[in-house]
Amino acid sequence: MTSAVSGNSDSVPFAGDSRWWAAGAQVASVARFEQVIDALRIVQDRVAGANPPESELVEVAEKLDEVSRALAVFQVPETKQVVGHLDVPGRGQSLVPAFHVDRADGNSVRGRVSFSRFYLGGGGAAHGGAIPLVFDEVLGRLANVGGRIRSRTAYLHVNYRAITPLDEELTLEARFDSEEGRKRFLSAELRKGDVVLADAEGLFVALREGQP
Ligand SMILES: CCCCC/C=C\C/C=C\C/C=C\C/C=C\CCCC(=O)SCCNC(=O)CCNC(=O)[C@H](O)C(C)(C)COP(=O)(O)OP(=O)(O)OC[C@H]1O[C@@H](n2cnc3c(N)ncnc32)[C@H](O)[C@@H]1OP(=O)(O)O
Repeated sequence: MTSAVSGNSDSVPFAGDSRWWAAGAQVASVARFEQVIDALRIVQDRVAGANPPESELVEVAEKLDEVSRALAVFQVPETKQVVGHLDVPGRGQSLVPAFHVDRADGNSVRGRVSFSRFYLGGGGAAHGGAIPLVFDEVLGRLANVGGRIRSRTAYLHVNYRAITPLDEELTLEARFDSEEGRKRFLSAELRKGDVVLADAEGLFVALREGQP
């Protein structure tokens, strides 16, 4: 039996409108899909951190090849895509570290995120591009919740205040600051305890009818 990808959105605070462009998407099992994404995230981490002998590399490459061949026949257009549209932390996609919501309303959100080995930049710090990914994800969702017309990021300004460590639970707080016509101004901070690691300001512009 299949179900709509966002079927449990009412029970998920800050579910966002991740169903916009996948309104017709059905998934065989949300739990199984989540299991696949969790496994994929672990593979990303293990590959990033591994240095195995050649024999092992050959075997791993073959296994990964087998997985991609298995999925090749089930490719669907964007309107039916499941990844990015599930009402689970991280929306079922492995590009962005999963954001776990603790508190949310239409104007603010607070939650937790951690950067695993896959997101290593260097010297034990998260990659400087991984941090804006999380800000864009959280601010982008907040900009669009509550039945607002969907918007796109026009700019995202990030200040790196201190290095962001891997494998630690960090908090992220974001708010919808103001609105001027189609322009929405939002801001956020990423913290470890009381220490601000990075902060961001973003402009999100509401899309006109038919605008991609
Ligand atoms: C989320 C959006 C949709 C994507 C959804 C996709 C799938 C859905 C699935 C899941 C969604 C769930 C969660 C979402 C999670 C993350 C979403 C993150 C969102 C993104 O990651 S999305 C990708 C990156 N994003 C782009 O790909 C934008 C490319 N770009 C454009 O599409 C246009 O550029 C646009 C639309 C931004 C504006 O274009 P436009 O023609 O509609 O409007 P215009 O230019 O007239 O600007 C109107 C007023 O904004 C001012 N303004 C504009 N840009 C400015 C700037 N940079 N600095 C200062 N002011 C600026 C003007 O000065 C004017 O101001 P004023 O009215 O006062 O004169």
